[in-house]
Order: sequence, then structure tokens, then C-alpha cells
Amino acid sequence: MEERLLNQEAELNEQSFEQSLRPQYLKQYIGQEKVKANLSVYIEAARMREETLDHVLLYGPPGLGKTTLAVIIANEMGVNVRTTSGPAIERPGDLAAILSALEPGDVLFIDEIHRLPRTVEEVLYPAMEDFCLDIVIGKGPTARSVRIDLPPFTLVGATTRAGSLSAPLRDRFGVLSRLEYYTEPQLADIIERTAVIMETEMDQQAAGELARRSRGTPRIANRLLRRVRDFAQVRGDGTITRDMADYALELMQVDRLGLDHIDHKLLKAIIEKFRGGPVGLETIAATIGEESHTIEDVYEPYLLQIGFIQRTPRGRIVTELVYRHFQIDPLMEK
Ligand SMILES: Nc1ncnc2c1ncn2[C@@H]1O[C@H](COP(=O)(O)OP(=O)(O)OP(=O)(O)O)[C@@H](O)[C@H]1O
Ligand SMILES: [Mg+2]
Repeated sequence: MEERLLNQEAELNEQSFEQSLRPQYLKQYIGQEKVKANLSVYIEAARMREETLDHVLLYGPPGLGKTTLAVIIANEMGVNVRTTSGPAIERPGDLAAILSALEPGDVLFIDEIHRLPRTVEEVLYPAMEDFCLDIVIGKGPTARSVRIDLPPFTLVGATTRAGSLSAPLRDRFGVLSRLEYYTEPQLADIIERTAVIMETEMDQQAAGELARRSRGTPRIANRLLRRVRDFAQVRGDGTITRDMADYALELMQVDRLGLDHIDHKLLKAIIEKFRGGPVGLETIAATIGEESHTIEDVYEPYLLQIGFIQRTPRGRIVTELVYRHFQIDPLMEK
């Protein structure tokens, strides 16, 4: 899918588009009912006690609304949010500067928190626990450690890989929320909401079709909608009908389950080159020319979710469902 060949300009465009679609409050945030119900209680309780909210860890596959939720948490608490990411904080001093600039009660959002350098992570522990920083000043025998008090704050961390988080860091979050893939009706609601914001006419059936092919992911749903809208404008009268959606999705090589050409390449490689597996992640990555961590974080979670691949101790295998999806006879291939 062309999403994966985006150039930088397109990516910036996409970011501002996403920004404009982000719901601002919990009641506009569709789905994730359990997460929302719990968070709203914790937020209300913290507000009643006039305390800061406990630290929150949001985890789950890309595009399910972690960044959106982090901003919503700040809005619901009525505080500012300061956004950064794990790889952007290179040295302990960078984190110290960010933390000491916070106002009392602020939300600090650290995206990709599993990618924080270890040395930075260690500065974060006392900051999360006791709202203080221990800083070493000077070097060698004259070095001394000073303690700096910080304003109380709420850390919201987001990660696509909860498993890569160190135990001491994970244990310092009071709230752990796992985001799930969205159901088709929820995605259809999100698509309809986006169409209203974009002032685009759309049939209900078209929304359903887009929802079915969005891999449970709001980001993909919104992206497909935007592309289909282009087709409707240029090849039709601007209205997104079911036929127009089908036509555009076909041209975009998004199949009826929402799988795109990279998903196809990955699944077919396992079938054709490795007799359906088991095959190791690194080998698959080398075969199809993708990074192994991209496969693991972006492509694989949904394929696991729909039961197309399984992880075994000896590597990945494709299931019967894949042969059926591609109408391949498993006996012929093996
Ligand atoms: N529950 C929701 N209701 C409505 N729109 C949503 C919802 N969740 C996400 N979106 C939309 O999907 C897009 C992607 O969401 P977001 O950027 O928050 O995902 P993310 O989990 O932070 O992804 P990543 O892991 O890649 O950082 C946003 O434009 C947002 O508007
Ligand atoms: Mg994000």
C-alpha cells in the first residue's frame, strides 16, 4: 500500500491531517470501552482530591489511539501536555530539562517509551516515584550528588511493545491500559465521524466496507477514507458510494480483509519459500526486504489477531486460513 512508501512531505501532510481528526475528550473517543471506563474513574477521583493523576502506560499496536488518548487525559484533567519520545531523549540532562520545566499537574507524554536509553530511564525512576531528580555535579573525587524537587506531574507512556519495557519502569506506572483492535461497527463510527469533519458525503454501506478493510485500526480507516475520497472526487461526483469504495480499494491493492501487498508478500513468502513455516523472523525479513522490527510491530500483530500466522518456538507458521484466503491447495504446495 502506498502508505508505506510515503515520502517526507506526504508524511507531514498526514500528521496534520491526523491532528485535525483527534478527538479531544473521552466522550468523543470511540471504542476502547474498558480503558475509557477505568480512566474516567481515575481522572474523576484525582480531580475530586485535587491531586495529579497516577502515571499511565498505554500499550498496543500502532494507530489505535495512544497519542490521542494521552492528549485527552490532559484535557480531561484540565492541564497542559508536553510531548516527547524515547529516542528523542538522549541524555539524562535532556530529561532533567524537560521535567524541571513542567508546571504542577502537567502531563508529560513519552511516546515509544521502550526506546528510552537506560541512563535516562534511571533518572526517571525517582522522578516518577518521589518527584525529584538526583543529579551528579562535577567529576571524579569532587563529584557530588544534589537532589532537585520537581513539580508533581503525570507521566503518560506509550509503547507498541510492552514486553520490551524494563520491569522497574513498568512497575512505576499506577495504571496500565492495553488498547485493543477496534470492531467493525466502531470503525464505521470513526469513519463516519471523519467524513463529517471532512464534509464528505458517504453511504452507510461504504463506511461498512471501509471499516471491514481497516485492519481494526482507526489510523488505517482514516487513511483509506481520505484516499477513497480522492477517487470519489476525481472519478465520481464526490459522494463516496459502496461501489466507489470497492473500486478505489481494489486500485489501492487492499483486499477484502484489508491486507495489502506487503501482507501478501509476507504470507506468500512463508508459503512458497518455506512450505508454510516454521521460519524465523529474521529470515522472513531478509526474504521480503523489510526490517524485522517493522514486521514484528506493524504487520504481524494483525495477522496474529486474525489467526493467519502463529508464533511457535521454531518460528512463524501460516495457518489453514491463509491457504483458503489465497485459494491455494495446501497439499499442492507442500
Ligand atoms: N477511539 C478513537 N476515536 C476516533 N478516532 C480515533 C480513535 N483512536 C484513534 N483515532 C484516530 O486515529 C488516528 C491515529 O491515532 P493515534 O495517533 O492516537 O494512534 P497511536 O496509537 O498513537 O499510534 P502510534 O502507535 O503509531 O503512535 C488519529 O488521527 C485519531 O484521530
Ligand atoms: Mg502515537
